[in-house]
Amino acid sequence: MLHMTIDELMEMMPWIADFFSSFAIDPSQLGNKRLEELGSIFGEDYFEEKGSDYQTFIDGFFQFIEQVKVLQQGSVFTVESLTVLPGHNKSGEKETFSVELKKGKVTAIVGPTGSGKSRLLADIESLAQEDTPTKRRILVNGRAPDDEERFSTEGHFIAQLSQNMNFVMDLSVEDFLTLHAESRMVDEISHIVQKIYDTANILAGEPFSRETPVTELSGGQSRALMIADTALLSPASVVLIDEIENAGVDKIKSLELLVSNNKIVLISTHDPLLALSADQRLVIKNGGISKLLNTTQDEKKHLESLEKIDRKISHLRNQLRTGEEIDLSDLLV
Ligand SMILES: Nc1ncnc2c1ncn2[C@@H]1O[C@H](COP(=O)(O)OP(=O)(O)OP(=O)(O)O)[C@@H](O)[C@H]1O
Repeated sequence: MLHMTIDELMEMMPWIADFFSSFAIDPSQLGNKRLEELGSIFGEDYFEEKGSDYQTFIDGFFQFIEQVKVLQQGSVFTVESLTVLPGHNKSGEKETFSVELKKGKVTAIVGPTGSGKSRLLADIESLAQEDTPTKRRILVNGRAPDDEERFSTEGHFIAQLSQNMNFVMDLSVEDFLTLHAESRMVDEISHIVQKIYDTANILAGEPFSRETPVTELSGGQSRALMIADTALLSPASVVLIDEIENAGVDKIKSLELLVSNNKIVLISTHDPLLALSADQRLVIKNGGISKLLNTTQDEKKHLESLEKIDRKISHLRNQLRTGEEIDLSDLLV
């Protein structure tokens, strides 16, 4: 690392700027200078003035890196399980059973329009403690979270991809991703920014550039960006997804990307393909959880045919969108 230039080090670990500033050094002025040259560039007097010496500066630099690395690893709080304790449905009747959601499982939430699917996601997102219309309680790893865990935004372990993603900041896609990557103190920022951008463009129907202001992205593009960002940069161990099928993004690729063995994923959906891609499904009726069904082997067996039908429907949708004539003989399964 001593032989690396300040630019190279900053590219890998932009947060080292904080260390330099504690010695009143501006790394952007040092560009192609190597770390090992800083002693001769500033001279011993400079470090003495700061109540230190060059060797202490270098030792401190490496210690700082070590400490940040420990913080980066330690900041990811893992959720092994979430428990939804019974509340009541819209008619005030008590839900009859509690549901435990385990790490590595994908759960679909199904039910008619207006039945309460988004409400359940919102209960989980807010870690409800009988203070929402359903009066449900959510336990994390078997215990009720304290107020700090509920209301602190620092290290929040739940990511929610809601139906409407509205950006309020007027930043370009690139600046938005860079800012997020910096706040996550990740290494190799430009690499991860590129990866998220490329992935979002694969998921979105319409490509967009890195310079596009996030406020100008279409609904589908915004969601594609947030899906890629959540999958590749978020440390969240619980991912809540509200009706991804209406988002104008590649829903199956999105789900594959978001699902990982060490996360709890909940997806509210009306889409049979998404619902059967999950390990289990919660059925919501009149605001209450009425059933928990495991996806059967038989249902899984038919997933492939369902995917074929779905691809054909998507193809038809694209043909319609682009004003082509429709040849329905192509759609016969
Ligand atoms: N148990 C409940 N008690 C009281 N109100 C409830 C309950 N469950 C849901 N609601 C309310 O019912 C309304 C509709 O619920 P919600 O938006 O969650 O439905 P949804 O299933 O997500 O609908 P859609 O499929 O159209 O997105 C909301 O105002 C929600 O707060």
